[in-house]
Amino acid sequence: MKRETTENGQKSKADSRRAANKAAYPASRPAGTPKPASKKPGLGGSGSASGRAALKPTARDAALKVLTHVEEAGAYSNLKLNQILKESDLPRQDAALATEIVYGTIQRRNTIDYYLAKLVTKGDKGLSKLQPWVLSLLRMSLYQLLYLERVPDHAIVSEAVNIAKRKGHQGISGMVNGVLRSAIRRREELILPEGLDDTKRIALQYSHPEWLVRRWIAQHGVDACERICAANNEAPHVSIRANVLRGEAAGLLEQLRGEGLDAQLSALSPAGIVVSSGGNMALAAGFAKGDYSVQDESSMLVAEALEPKPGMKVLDCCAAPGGKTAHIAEKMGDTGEVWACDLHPHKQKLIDEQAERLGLESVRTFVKDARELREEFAPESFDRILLDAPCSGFGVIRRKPDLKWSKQESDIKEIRSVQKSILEAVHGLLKPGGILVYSTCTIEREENEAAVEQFLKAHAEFKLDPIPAENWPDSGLGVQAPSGMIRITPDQYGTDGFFIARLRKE
Ligand SMILES: C[S@@+](CC[C@H](N)C(=O)[O-])C[C@H]1O[C@@H](n2cnc3c(N)ncnc32)[C@H](O)[C@@H]1O
Repeated sequence: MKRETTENGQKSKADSRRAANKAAYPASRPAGTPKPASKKPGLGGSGSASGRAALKPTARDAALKVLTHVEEAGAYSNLKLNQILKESDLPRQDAALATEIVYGTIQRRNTIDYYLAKLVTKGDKGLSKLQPWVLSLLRMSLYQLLYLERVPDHAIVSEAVNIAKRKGHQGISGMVNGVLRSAIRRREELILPEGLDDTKRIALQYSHPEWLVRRWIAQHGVDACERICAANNEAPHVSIRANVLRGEAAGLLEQLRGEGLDAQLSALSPAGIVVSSGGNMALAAGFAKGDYSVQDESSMLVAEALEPKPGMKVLDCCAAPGGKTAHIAEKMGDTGEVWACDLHPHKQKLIDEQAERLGLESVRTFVKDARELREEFAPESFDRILLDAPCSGFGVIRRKPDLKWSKQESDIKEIRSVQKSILEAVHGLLKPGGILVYSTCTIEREENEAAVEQFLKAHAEFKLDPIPAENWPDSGLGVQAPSGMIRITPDQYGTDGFFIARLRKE
C-alpha cells in the first residue's frame, strides 16, 4: 500500500474504533437471536445491581449512557456504543445485552413512544418534558418489557428503579417504578390503533418516520414498503469476503467449519461467506492475518460489477473505509494501480490499514474532494472508475437505526447535489471503452435510478452496460443485471439495501 499526498493531504489520527465498529453490531447481535439468554439476576446482564460491586456499570447502565448521548447530542449510536463498551469492559454476554437494548430501543422508538404517551401521566408532564436520561431509561425499559420475552419483568423494573435512584432523586425513581408497573399491568391494552391509513400504520407498527414511509410507498408500493420496514428491524447477517489472494471462499469456508463455525457460501457474491455463529469476525485471528474482510454481501457485488482486470488503473473516488478498494485490488491480483480517494483526512488511515492488513501493494490512498478530481489527473487516465457515493444510507437502517430519526427529507436533495457534482467531475477521467460503476447504500430512487438516468441524458457517450452476473448463483439478480442497474432492498436476501449501475464509455 502506498500513501499519496495531495495538496489537501494530511496525516490522520488513528480511528480504529470506527474501523472495528462496522463489525461490532452484527457480531454481538447475531441474526435471529435477539433475546438475551439468562433469567438469573446478575447473569447475562439481566439482574439487578445487587450482586455486583457497587459501582461496576451494568449492561443497562452502558445502554442508557449510549441512548442518552444519542438523544441529547445526536451521537451516532454505533460509534458511541463501541466507545462505551470499550470503556465499561463488560463481560461478553452483558455487552451483547447492552447492544440489543440500544439498537432495539432506537429501532422501535416510534412504537415505544406511542405506548409511553399512554403510560406517562399528567403529573409527569408528558414525554417531551422528561429529561433525556429519564426518557431514555423509560424507552429502553419498555423495549425490554415488550420485546425481550426472556428477560423477567421484575429484573427490568428493579434495575430501572436502581438506575433512577443512583442518577436522580426519589421522585424520579417513583415515577419510573409507576410507569413500568403500569405497563406490566396494562400490557393487554398496549396495542396499536386500528383504521390508520397505510402510511401512518406502517410508520407506527415498524417505527419509521412518516415522511420516509410515504416516499417508499410511492416508490416501491405498500406491500414492498411494509416488507422493507419490517426487514429494517431485523438483526443484520454477518458476512465476510475471502481475500482471494490468500485462497478462494470455498477453502476458507472449510477452515471456518473446521473451527466449529456455522457458515455457508453466499448466494449472492462469489467471494462471500455468511457466518451464523462466530461472534465478531473482526476480532478473530483470520481477520488480523488478512484472510478475509467483514463486508455485507450486497457491497461485495460492487467490485464484481466493476470487473477490474489485472494490471488496470482504477480510481475509487469515495473510498473510505476501503472495503471496496481492497476488493478491487484483490480481484486484480494486486497488480496495476488502485487510486483510493476520500474527502476526510482522518479516513485515509482506515484505507491504509485495510490495505496493510490484506497485504495489498497496489492501493494508493490520497485525500481530496472528489468534486475536484479532474484537477488531479489527466483526462482518460483510468480503465475503471468506482463512485460509491455518499448517500442517505437508507439501505443500512438495520445497522444504523438512528439514521431513521436523524435524517430529514431535505437531506436527500442535498446529498443528491453532491453525487451529481462528483459524477460530473470524474466521468472525463475514464478511458474510452472503460467502465464506471455508480453505487449507493440507499434505496431512494432519486439518488439511484433517477440520478443515473439524468447523467445518461447529459452524456450520450455513456451507456448502461449489462452487469456480468453469471457468477451470482440463482439469486434472481441475474434478471436485473442485463439492464445495467441492480437495486437490492433489505427484505430480499437479508442483505443491506444497495444500488449498482454499470456504465460504459463508448
Ligand atoms: C459510502 S462511503 C464509501 C464506502 C467505501 N467505498 C467502502 O466500500 O468502504 C462514502 C465515502 O465518501 C466520502 N466522501 C463524502 N463526500 C466526499 C467527497 N466530496 N469527495 C470524496 N469523498 C467523499 C465519505 O467520507 C465516505 O467515506
